[in-house]
Amino acid sequence: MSNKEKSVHVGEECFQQHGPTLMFSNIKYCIQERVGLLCKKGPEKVILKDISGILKPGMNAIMGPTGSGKTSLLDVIAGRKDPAGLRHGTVFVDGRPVTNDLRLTSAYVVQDDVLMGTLSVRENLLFSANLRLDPKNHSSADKQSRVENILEELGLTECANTKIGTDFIRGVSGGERKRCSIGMELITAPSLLFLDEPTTGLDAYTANCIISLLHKLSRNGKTVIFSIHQPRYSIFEQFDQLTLMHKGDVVYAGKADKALEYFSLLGTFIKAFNNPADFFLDIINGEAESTLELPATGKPHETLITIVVCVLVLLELICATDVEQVCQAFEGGLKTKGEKVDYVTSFFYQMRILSHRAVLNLLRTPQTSYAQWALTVFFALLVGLIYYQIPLTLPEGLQNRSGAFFFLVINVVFSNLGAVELFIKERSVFIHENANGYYRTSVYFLSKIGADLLPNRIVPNIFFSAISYYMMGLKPAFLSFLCFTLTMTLTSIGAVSVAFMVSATVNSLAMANLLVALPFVIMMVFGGFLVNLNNMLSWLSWLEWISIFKYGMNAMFITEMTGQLFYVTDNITIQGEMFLQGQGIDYSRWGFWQNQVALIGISSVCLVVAYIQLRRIKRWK
Ligand SMILES: Nc1ncnc2c1ncn2[C@@H]1O[C@H](COP(=O)(O)OP(=O)(O)OP(=O)(O)O)[C@@H](O)[C@H]1O
Repeated sequence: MSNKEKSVHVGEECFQQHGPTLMFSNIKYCIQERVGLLCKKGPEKVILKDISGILKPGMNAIMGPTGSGKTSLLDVIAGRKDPAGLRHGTVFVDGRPVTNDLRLTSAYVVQDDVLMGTLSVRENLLFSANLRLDPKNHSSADKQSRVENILEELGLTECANTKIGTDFIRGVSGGERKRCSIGMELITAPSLLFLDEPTTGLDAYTANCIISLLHKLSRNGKTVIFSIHQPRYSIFEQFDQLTLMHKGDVVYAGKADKALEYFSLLGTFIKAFNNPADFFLDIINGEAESTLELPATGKPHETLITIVVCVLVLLELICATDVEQVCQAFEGGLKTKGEKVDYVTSFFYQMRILSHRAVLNLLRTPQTSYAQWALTVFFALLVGLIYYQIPLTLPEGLQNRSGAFFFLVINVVFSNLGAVELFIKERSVFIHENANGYYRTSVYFLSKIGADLLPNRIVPNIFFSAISYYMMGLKPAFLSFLCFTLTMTLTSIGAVSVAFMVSATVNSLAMANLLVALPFVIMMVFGGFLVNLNNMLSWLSWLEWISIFKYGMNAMFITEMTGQLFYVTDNITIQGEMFLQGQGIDYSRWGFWQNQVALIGISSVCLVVAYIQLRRIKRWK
């Protein structure tokens, strides 16, 4: 019988399977504070002060008042915190030093559930299974059955087909959401489960249900480690190990049911009917009646705790591994920076799963698309009615065509302002999933762009062009219509690419709206149609070369004016080319195509920058 299959008794609790033991030793973590408007580097703030401890199979709670460093400790030992702040310290799992692998093989449930609101509970779990289980070892049927088992285990069967919920869709309850988040992480059958404040925001009953669920998991081969604020007694009594924190220090690390004894030895006694969890926090906050002095760096009993913990760490290490392994372990440590993430699924497989989710998302939140389509039809009819059947007589023939093209380009460019939310709305979901090895950044980027460009930009533009072109009575040749539609579509893609670039760069929608309007206005002013750049602002005339407006309008003029005759009187006509010459527009074949190439160039540069910015988003906490 293997170690895992044995029923192991720890204290009075029956463990069906043993989870791993996690040890951390001498962890010092600092953050660089920023001061002033220019965010100059300020003094370094120590948020974890040389702390050590052992987290054993079972339920391990990290408790402490707000700002005491619970989440920071959890993040450091789970490998989620920026390694730049780690001054020294080591983390071992079953005697082996932690590497980037831990991040991918353990599970971390974040405080704010990051789930796709438009998908049902089952679909979210299946998404996780599809991307995190190796298709070589797990067939579709395997994945399905694992999802069903988890639904059953977490008591989610009844709401399996209910959507998680968005601003537009009423979804599952808070407790069900949390259980779904836990389920997303249990898909890979991790033996280490980290949870950041799993009960925050839940009512007392639901919080108890979540902790009972974690307790059940901890008896089946999972070591559950979580930070928690101020649990009620029925929750507290389910803890096996307790780590109490105060200002970045560990003030108690040991069995939860021995903590009262420990503090009574130090001269603090709990009052009758008081909840031990409240009592500990009162001690830490200095509100309990006691003779106890809490540890601060250098105080005697902190040193004692550290020594005891270090001895325990060494003992556990020596029991678990041989001496050589221990030495290697100490050399390893938490240096995870720069290690490459290996994905279990291929690029194309990820692309299929993500595109499927993006399409589902689009279909299930049609409000934005409806609005986009309604506006498209409205503006097409509006411009068609204002410039209905433009005559070929002068001067109105020229004046109305210039006005119509300017109106069209403005409408096409500014209707893309809404695209700035593309990478902002789902940023937390992307960061969580990408950091947990669900998919590559490139796959996410391409699937999002693809799912947006085709239904929201390209197809509506073709409709817009068809309605407005024939209502305005422009050149009837079908080829001219195709050139016009191509120009409109590429102008739209150019503008939306600028919006995507901004969207991937900033994380606030208000900021993004400001930043995207600015280049659009600059491009409009310096497009060469509103300001004569030869006479005024000539030192800024280079800006016309990056103006989407300039290329869009030039291409439209070339399409419409070449081969067109305008009537001054019934007998006197002027060729459209004369107008183009007057404007300095090259109306040769290449002259037309160079505008399209420039629009494609602007779009490509913006999309490449957007992708780079997406890659640069910090995954660390
Ligand atoms: N990335 C960071 N940048 C700036 N300060 C940070 C950062 N991470 C942690 N801190 C600071 O470190 C201290 C500990 O933070 P941490 O979130 O770990 O505490 P906590 O005990 O989990 O608090 P809470 O219960 O309120 O979540 C706080 O003072 C916090 O402001």
